[in-house]
Amino acid sequence: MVRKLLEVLLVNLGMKLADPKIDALIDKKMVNMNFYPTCPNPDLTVGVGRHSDMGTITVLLQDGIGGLYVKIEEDMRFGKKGEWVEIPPTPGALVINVGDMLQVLSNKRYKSAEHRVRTTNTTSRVSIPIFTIPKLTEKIAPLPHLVEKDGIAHYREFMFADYMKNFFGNAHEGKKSLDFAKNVDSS
Ligand SMILES: O=C(O)CCC(=O)C(=O)O
Ligand SMILES: [Fe+2]
Repeated sequence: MVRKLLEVLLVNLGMKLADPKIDALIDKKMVNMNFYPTCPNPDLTVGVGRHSDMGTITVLLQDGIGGLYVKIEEDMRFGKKGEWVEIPPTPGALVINVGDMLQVLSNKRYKSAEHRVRTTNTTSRVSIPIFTIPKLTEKIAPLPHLVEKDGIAHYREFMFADYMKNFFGNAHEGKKSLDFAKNVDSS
């Protein structure tokens, strides 16, 4: 399923289905195991602080408890003010997150999803997101034909292992993780 989704997203960016890069982008799976105990005062606790996932795509099986919020980025062209929206808890549904690598490859056409998790005072919760990540030695950069079209590369080239090291070496603060790859010329 992850391969199908990525193929659609990457072919939509002009990549060829036979491109070996697609295999390199879905090289590995990683999982987190999160346990959110019941908290008497959820407003005073952080479940998972705001962050975006570092890989290409994340799959997260939903339960009926809820607590996952996604940030709608401000975009005044479409009258959208930045706000946090709770993903409605639908048991058995899959939430798919776009990760930082898709934002880089697409030269900002796809936006990685900033999200956070709050606890509840009624039920504890376990979540096990599955992250798909590129090969550690894979060189990641905006796709060259998109850079040509846009006249700017919003991100520099880096090795995925270095991105990952930086991601886990720093406290998460929203989408700051992408600063590691930001091109100095990009706004
Ligand atoms: O618990 C959740 O719903 C999401 C957890 C998460 O965002 C993560 O582990 O990266
Ligand atoms: Fe996450």
